[in-house]
Order: sequence, then C-alpha cells, then structure tokens
Amino acid sequence: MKIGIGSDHGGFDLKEIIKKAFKDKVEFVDYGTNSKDSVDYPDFGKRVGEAVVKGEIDRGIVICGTGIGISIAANKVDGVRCALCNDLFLAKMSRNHNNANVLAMGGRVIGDVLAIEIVKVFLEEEFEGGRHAGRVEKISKI
Ligand SMILES: O=C(CO)[C@H](O)[C@H](O)[C@H](O)COP(=O)(O)O
Repeated sequence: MKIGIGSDHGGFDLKEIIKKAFKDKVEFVDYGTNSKDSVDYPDFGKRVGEAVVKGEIDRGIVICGTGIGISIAANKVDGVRCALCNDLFLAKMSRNHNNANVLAMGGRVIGDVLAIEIVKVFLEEEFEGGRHAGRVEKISKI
C-alpha cells in the first residue's frame, strides 16, 4: 500500500516515528515538513489531500500538534474524507463507516505506541459499505 504522509513542525517527530514503524510494510511518500522549524499546517494538509484525490497515493496520514488544523485543511480538498482519530475506536469507525481516506492525528496529544496502533487499524480496516455507502455518497455531494 502506498501511503502519503505529511505534518507540520508539531507533528514532525511522530511522522518520522510512523515512517520507521511501518517501513517494511508500507511504501511512504513524504510530503514534508522535513524539520522541526515552524511551518503552516494547511500547506501539508493540502498536499496530502490532493495526492489522495489524484490517486498518487492510496491513503494519507496527516499530523499536526493537535490534528485539528491539518484535518480541517485536508478536508477542504474535494474528495478527501479526513478523520481525526486520537483513539483506536475512532480509527476503526473512520474506515468501517466513513471510508476515510486520510487519517489525522495530534503529535502533541497521543503517545508514540498508541499512534502506531491507530495507524495499524486505519490501514487494516475496510469500509463496510451497505447503509454507510449512501451516507458517504451524500457527503461527496455536499
Ligand atoms: O495543532 C495545530 C493546528 O491545529 C498545529 O500543529 C500548530 O502547530 C499549532 O496551532 C501550534 O502552533 P505553534 O506555532 O507551534 O505554537
């Protein structure tokens, strides 16, 4: 699976940890940032969101300090369903019910071990379709 990943300075450390943890299982495309120097999270949410919609990557992961700003930015890209998941249940539901194509997390909110488990769930869980398909379709028409 080809995963795009991006962060601002608040998510940079966690981005690097996620890349290292999944390096044998996942092909990552890193959309930056590349250091802890202060940057603006909308730039990275946009890059990853656009890459998903263009089909350059299968799914995206975006990380800022809280996960809030970068998820809002990614969701501005038409076709993106970015879910801010700072726990395992939300990560599972984001795939099963919402067919989320981008995962957002807060690098200043959750620990490394939990974040790795969240990514694992996000990558493994599938969309259930059925009654959820029409709802997701309605989202795309908004
Ligand atoms: O959490 C964020 C936005 O929702 C970002 O990570 C920002 O970095 C956060 O707003 C804090 O910014 P700062 O410039 O590092 O204080």
